[in-house]
Amino acid sequence: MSSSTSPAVPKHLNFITGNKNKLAEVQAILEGVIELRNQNVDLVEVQGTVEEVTIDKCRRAAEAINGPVLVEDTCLCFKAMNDLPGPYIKWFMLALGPLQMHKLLEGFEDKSAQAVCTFGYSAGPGHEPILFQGRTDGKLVQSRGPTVFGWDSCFEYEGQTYAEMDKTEKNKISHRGKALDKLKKWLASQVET
Ligand SMILES: O=c1[nH]c(=O)c2ncn([C@@H]3O[C@H](COP(=O)(O)OP(=O)(O)OP(=O)(O)O)[C@@H](O)[C@H]3O)c2[nH]1
Ligand SMILES: [Mg+2]
Repeated sequence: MSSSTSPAVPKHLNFITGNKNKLAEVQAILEGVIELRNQNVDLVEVQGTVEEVTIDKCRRAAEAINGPVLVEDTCLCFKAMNDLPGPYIKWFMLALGPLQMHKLLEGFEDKSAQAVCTFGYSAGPGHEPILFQGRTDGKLVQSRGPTVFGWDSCFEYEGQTYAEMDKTEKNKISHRGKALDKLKKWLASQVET
């Protein structure tokens, strides 16, 4: 889901996020690819589809720092709930925490969940954001492993929760890793042309 409407070739990426765990993963995945800088700006997040949320977040970030930005929004979608909580997972995390999250699907047989990561890059205010999305299918389980990062301990992929995997392993198959693969390809194509 990327287009090439932006004219600028970034020399570094200014990742606007207040989430230290996200930042650490993005840094690890983009190590040696492009310089990553970070600013923590508290951005308003609107309601809508993940694409709408990310596009709006990206526009607000570009306005806030008056320059090129990278933002990211993460969703956790439950099939039994027609993809909710989706972009609103943060509020469920804050209310329930990782130890109670599995209770959300207690009344449902279908525990399937999809982690969705959408990056938005804008060359600056007025430049349309370009999106890069990655999705990983798994299921919602009772918390297993360290509860360091969000819902990592209750999202199971092929028998292991994200929290039980080592970071390199998670980054290879994760929603974030897949989205950043697309971003890396786009960056490479920008340099070549
Ligand atoms: O277990 C997890 N593994 C992940 O890989 C992951 N990525 C994000 N999250 C959590 O899901 C919500 C997304 O909300 P979100 O995208 O708006 O993030 P945020 O508000 O924390 O940061 P940002 O918006 O400043 O970038 C927040 O609760 C994040 O902690 C994750 N949890
Ligand atoms: Mg947020």
